[in-house]
Amino acid sequence: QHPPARSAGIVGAPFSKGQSRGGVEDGPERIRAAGLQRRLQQLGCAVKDYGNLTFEDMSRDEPMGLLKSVRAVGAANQKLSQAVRAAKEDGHTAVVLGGDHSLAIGSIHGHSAAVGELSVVWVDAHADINTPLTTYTGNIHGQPVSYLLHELRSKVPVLPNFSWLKPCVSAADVVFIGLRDVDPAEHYILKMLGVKTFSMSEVDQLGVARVMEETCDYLSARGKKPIHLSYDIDAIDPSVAPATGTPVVGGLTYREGVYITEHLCQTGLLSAVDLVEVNPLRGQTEEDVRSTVSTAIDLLLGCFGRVREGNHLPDYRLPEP
Ligand SMILES: N[C@H]1CN[C@H](C(=O)O)[C@@H]1CCC[B-](O)(O)O
Ligand SMILES: [Mn+2]
Ligand SMILES: [Mn+2]
Ligand SMILES: [Mn+2]
Repeated sequence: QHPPARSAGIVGAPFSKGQSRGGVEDGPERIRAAGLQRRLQQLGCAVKDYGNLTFEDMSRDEPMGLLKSVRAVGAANQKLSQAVRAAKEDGHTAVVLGGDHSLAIGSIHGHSAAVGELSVVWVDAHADINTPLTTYTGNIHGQPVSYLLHELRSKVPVLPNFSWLKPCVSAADVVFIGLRDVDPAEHYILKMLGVKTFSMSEVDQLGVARVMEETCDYLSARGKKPIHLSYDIDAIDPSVAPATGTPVVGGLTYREGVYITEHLCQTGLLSAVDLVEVNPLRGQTEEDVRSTVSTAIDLLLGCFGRVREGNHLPDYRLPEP
């Protein structure tokens, strides 16, 4: 049968201030340059590219305790929230190209502003759930989940340029896949809140098909809410996707990574996707960058109906002699 008409609204977010390594702001352009729009259109997906957001330089953005670039991160995510909300209200599945993972704050907030309650599938080597008071790096790309959860509201202090943000996700509506580098404070929080997690141990134990079956059963038991997939490219093993800021050995294979997006696509509930932390400067060779960017594109195509058995457009007809 033929897939339903899909439409992607691409928002480029060339932002790096949620962490300390330059280069991740080039992620959006590298992904576009590798042909994301054309590949989506070949699947029969409509595409509207909203271009890249511009993030003005913050003149004074002194650290607050350990926290770095708080004002820049707050302002960037406020803009991103508005852009994602607009893309959703235009009827698209939002596609946020990062940029670092602090962008999930604005992406998920804007998505929720458009659709209300949603569930989050967070694919990442990391839980990104440090609070501003448990972080030991001060990098906000390690904290976005704590800014979004109702249950952690009392653990996040008032921060400049964040007055626009209200928590919009319940801990029970979050599923993590790919965890293998979780800080003690993060682990404490995950256990305290009873968050559903499939670390790489569970991926090994159950296999990715069972992980996805359990993920979808878990989420649908709580009502069929729109799904926000926040995909950190560092979930994929560094042998496949090395050009990223915080690589961790023992990651998802290319096949497991793509299976996750194929499976979520077929739920029909996928409503927004972040593809973040592609950092071309972190590749040792051009092949490293190419492999990372190519994997990012294939993950996104899986979200929009690409399957490995092949695809053909509904109106395809064999040529006649
Ligand atoms: N080593 C991790 C675990 N905690 C650290 C932190 O809080 O700074 C690193 C965050 C990675 C963020 B990323 O997942 O968005 O890449
Ligand atoms: Mn057919
Ligand atoms: Mn990560
Ligand atoms: Mn992350």
